[in-house]
Amino acid sequence: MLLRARSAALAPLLRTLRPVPVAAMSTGTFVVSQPLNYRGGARVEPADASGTEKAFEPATGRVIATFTCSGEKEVNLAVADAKAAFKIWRQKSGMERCRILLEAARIIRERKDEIATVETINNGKSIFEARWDIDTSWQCLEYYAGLAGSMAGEHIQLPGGSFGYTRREPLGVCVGIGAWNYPFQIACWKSAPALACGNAMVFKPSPFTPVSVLLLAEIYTEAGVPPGLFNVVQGGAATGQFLCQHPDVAKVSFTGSVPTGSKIMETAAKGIKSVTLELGGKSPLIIFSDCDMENAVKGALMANFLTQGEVCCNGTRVFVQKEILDEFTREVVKRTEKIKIGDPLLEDTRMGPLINRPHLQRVLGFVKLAKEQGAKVLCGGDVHVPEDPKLKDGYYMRPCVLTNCRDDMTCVKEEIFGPVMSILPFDTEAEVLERANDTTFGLAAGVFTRDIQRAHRVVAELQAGMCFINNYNVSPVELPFGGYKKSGFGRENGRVTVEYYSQLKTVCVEMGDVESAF
Ligand SMILES: NC(=O)c1ccc[n+]([C@@H]2O[C@H](COP(=O)([O-])OP(=O)(O)OC[C@H]3O[C@@H](n4cnc5c(N)ncnc54)[C@H](O)[C@@H]3O)[C@@H](O)[C@H]2O)c1
Ligand SMILES: NCCCC=O
Repeated sequence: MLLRARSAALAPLLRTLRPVPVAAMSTGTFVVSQPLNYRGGARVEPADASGTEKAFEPATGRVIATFTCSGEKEVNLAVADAKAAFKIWRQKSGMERCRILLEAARIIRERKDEIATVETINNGKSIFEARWDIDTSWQCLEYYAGLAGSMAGEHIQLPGGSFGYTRREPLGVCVGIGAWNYPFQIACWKSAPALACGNAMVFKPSPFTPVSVLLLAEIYTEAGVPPGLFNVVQGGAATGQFLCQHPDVAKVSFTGSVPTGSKIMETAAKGIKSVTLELGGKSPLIIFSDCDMENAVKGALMANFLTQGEVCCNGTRVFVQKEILDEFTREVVKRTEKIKIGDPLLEDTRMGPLINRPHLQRVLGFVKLAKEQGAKVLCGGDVHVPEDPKLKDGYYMRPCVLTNCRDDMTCVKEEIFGPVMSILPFDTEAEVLERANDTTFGLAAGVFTRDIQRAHRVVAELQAGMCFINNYNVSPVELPFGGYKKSGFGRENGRVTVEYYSQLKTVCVEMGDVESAF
């Protein structure tokens, strides 16, 4: 297993197979020296290269890993290994797969702090929040372990004693391609249903966050999955394309941006591969004047500032009914200003650095443009320099609340993927529904109201795959998650996801003689 991070004093640990104690991991010290590809049940250096990448610690701007992006040869080896492991895994009963997934869930739970720490170091989100991510990760494994034993087809009676039945069968080798905002969680949300259904998976994380998925690969091996069943290849677009075009890959499950999703769909179409696309969003959050103000304010912060605002389903267009606009805005600003920004490994930090410098500059650029287009910055929207000198090269900004916004402004139309909330006043339910749906995205939406009839009436009209009533950005793994419109299709989590990782075989059984037309 693991993370051999560390300072020179801990260098010997790098060469052992023991996990580094969490207490020994602090901001500014972690380095990864082991290979970051995983194939055949072990870490390996890739057989060939399509370039090299560096991974950073956003809190300090330090390089924590330099790694080789996998070329076509390595991708072929990973897929071949997965194909071989699939032959073993598909023969196992659902209950056998269940036991192994439960064991993997148990190990993740046991190592939660260590995994969360690695996630925080490589992604920048606060350790407080990273622990939530790891909870939704092991819960996902538990959930699909529970379903594995009950996957079944149907028995259908036909005339004359003949009958038919259906078998739910795995697809084969599935590819998972992940974004950088929830590296470990995304890998679990894809691999747990894939493996539960009897598939193998080759996973490619974002080159910005290559580290934590290795822990998952090692945990699967420790829990008893056959070597090769879950492999990791590292790299960017080129490696991703080798995976998507591979003839032995049956399915691609992708999480990332709309433009990349479109390319992946195009490549997969050439091979008639099934695709799940979990893409971006620009979701509306509607606050009616009869809401519980305290909950609505908390909900708006949850909808905008988790993981530094780098969350696909964020409710960044906050529509507030005019009667409560001033009070709501005042409360939101007051609480936003209190968010503790800084070293993400400290227990009381609630906002860490953004993922990298170019992304920080991009988000700040959105704020600048918003001002030019007439928005007013009520708080934040500028660079934050923490007092701790070791954090001076990190990518911090203060969370931003914008008012005076119009629906045609760039900050209201485009996904910013940073801590920037736009507040938009509205008068009536009909008006706000029209405006909320006026977007090419359709990932999520939220409504705060005490009127339960209105809440259900409004969500029934919202064009979004994931709707929240009187809360926002909670992620129970029992509930399907995914988008409408350009936010993608297919679902993760929930029972329905079994359908995205399996196929149905129909068997028609004749009990009499063949009635021939010839
Ligand atoms: N809907 C969801 O569940 C969800 C979750 C997280 C993030 N996102 C979205 O992800 C985006 C941010 O993530 P990102 O910047 O990593 O996205 P991205 O599209 O740049 O990259 C995502 C992944 O695709 C890979 N990739 C890039 N080009 C590729 C290609 N041509 N073929 C195959 N793979 C390729 C990248 O290396 C990375 O692993 C945002 O738009 C966000 O909303 C969506
Ligand atoms: N917790 C789920 C968030 C996924 C989107 O970025």
